[in-house]
Amino acid sequence: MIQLEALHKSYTVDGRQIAALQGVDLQVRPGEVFGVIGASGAGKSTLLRVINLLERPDQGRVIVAGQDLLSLDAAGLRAARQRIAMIFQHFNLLSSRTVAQNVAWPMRIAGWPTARIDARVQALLARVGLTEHTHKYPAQLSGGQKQRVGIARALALEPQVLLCDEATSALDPETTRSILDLLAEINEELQLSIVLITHEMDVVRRICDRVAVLEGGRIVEEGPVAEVFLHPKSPTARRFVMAAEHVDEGEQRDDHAHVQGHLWRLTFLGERTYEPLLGEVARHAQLDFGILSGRIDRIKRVPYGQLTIAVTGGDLPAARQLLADRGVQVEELRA
Ligand SMILES: Nc1ncnc2c1ncn2[C@@H]1O[C@H](COP(=O)(O)OP(=O)(O)OP(=O)(O)O)[C@@H](O)[C@H]1O
Repeated sequence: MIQLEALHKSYTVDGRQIAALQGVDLQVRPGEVFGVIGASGAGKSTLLRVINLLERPDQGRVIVAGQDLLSLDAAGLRAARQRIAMIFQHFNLLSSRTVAQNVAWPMRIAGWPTARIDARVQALLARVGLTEHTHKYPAQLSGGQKQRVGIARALALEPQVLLCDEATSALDPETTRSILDLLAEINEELQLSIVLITHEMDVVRRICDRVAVLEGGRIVEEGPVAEVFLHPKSPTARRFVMAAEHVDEGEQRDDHAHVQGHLWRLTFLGERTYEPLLGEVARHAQLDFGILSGRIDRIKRVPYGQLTIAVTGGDLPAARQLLADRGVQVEELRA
């Protein structure tokens, strides 16, 4: 549904070329939530803004819903952009207009009749839970409420794609969760594709199906979120996961240097996460283990657990086999 091919984009600043995208290929499937994560300056905003040609690439192709956007004339591009909505970190609401007028704005521009606009505004505000704030101005709203207005406005023309530009970065953790929940619900209800950019792995973990890690204008890792989050391969992806888990790699290494035995990291995914497996493995293979760190959480709606344990004595191959038989992935951090 979104196909980006061999994208290159540079900016000229004071006569110098700054390469923001250096050959990006990406496909976003219909109905999926796709995250792009990267540090500041990695090229995330540029990549997102290329999808609706707010930024024109120097080279490459941008195909959305089968249409090659770079081949369209002005009228064709205007029509295509109605199907590609966007929400922003700082909401970008019109401060002199009420909530209802902000949401009505794209429909007015598109020339809808007033009665149709009014009905749609009401429905959209009800959907995002803002009916009682219909006649307020943006300055009278909280950050989370402002983003709900942004979402209602973005949905006005029934887009097929929703681009989210650091949409929760200005919000506190609880509000972030409620906005991400709303986006996930909307994704399911409307089956639109969502592309979001963020510098937080937690945002990716909560709502994305797949993720690409961007660094220096290139994708350095890409895959299903469970794969990238639980088994990051690139140093950049590892750094983002560690930051999300509040783990300091150096401190962890020091801690592990003090324990005896083999170090294993076990990854449980799905309902298996809650099974009382470790005791059984210890009895079966006659080994002892100590838990060094662990976390149980969810990737989108799927529970996962990751445990780092120190293992001593016993029949280690038998233990590994039993864990593998039960679908638990074992990585040996130290033999
Ligand atoms: N309009 C512009 N003019 C000149 N340089 C730009 C412009 N926009 C982006 N850049 C440069 O291009 C590179 C990529 O920027 P971009 O904003 O896409 O990264 P980002 O990953 O979104 O960063 P951030 O998270 O800080 O927003 C950076 O080096 C940036 O300075």
